[in-house]
Amino acid sequence: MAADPGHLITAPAVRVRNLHRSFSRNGGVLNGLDLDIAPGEFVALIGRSGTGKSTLLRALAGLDRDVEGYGQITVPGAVSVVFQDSRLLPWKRVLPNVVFGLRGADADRRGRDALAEVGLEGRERAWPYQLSGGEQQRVSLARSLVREPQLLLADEPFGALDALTRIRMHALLRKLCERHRPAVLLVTHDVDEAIALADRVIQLDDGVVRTDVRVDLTRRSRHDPRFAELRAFLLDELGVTEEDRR
Ligand SMILES: Nc1ncnc2c1ncn2[C@@H]1O[C@H](COP(=O)(O)OP(=O)(O)OP(=O)(O)O)[C@@H](O)[C@H]1O
Repeated sequence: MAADPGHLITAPAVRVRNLHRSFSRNGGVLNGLDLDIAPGEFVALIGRSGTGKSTLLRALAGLDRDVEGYGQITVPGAVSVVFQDSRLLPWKRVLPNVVFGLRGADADRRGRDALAEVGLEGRERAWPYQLSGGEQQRVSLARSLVREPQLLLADEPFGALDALTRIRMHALLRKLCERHRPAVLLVTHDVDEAIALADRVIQLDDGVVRTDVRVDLTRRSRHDPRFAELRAFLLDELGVTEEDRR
């Protein structure tokens, strides 16, 4: 069948309808959740602890088989996932980790290119234990991007990094996303990180999307006055009091 270009332009990278998920001990974790993410759109997902952010991500990644039959999830393209820990195979060097499972004669070349893109040229033969936490996350990003995903899922990928490394990783992730244009769903606890990176921030509460705001900064900078407004609004939505913020 010939591809319908109109369809390809408008089809979302993710469509979730009426998604439910519960675990026996806790009532419903996801309670009829709806979500669309457009191709190339960067969405940050925030919400109090235990509101189902990771549960949603696992469902979208196809890692939760039991979620089937509880709603509709449509993810038409390839999906890559980045976790808080890099999950590199310790018995493989960096390049084989990046291209693990990849087919094709040019896999190694693509892996090398991906490593160069994340600033790790020359480290192809290093072992994971020889890399810093930030470098390991760079490898993890390279491993994701080399698969050219239409959807990149990231579950607090910078949560274990120090503040300075985080800022560097933010810049790197933005650059990579601008170049490769995957749709992104990034789980984060850090409202500033959400605003600094995303086109849209959604907040999960009671297993549904409670807040959905566009990050309408005129320039992507913490000095944009809109940054502070969005920050105050989102912290309010999360129930963080004025006193807590001091
Ligand atoms: N496999 C599982 N078995 C039983 N309960 C689970 C399972 N996975 C998640 N849960 C429960 O579902 C709820 C939501 O968990 P989830 O990890 O999705 O929350 P979260 O919003 O990502 O939290 P956090 O911000 O703390 O990482 C929690 O109460 C958790 O205990």
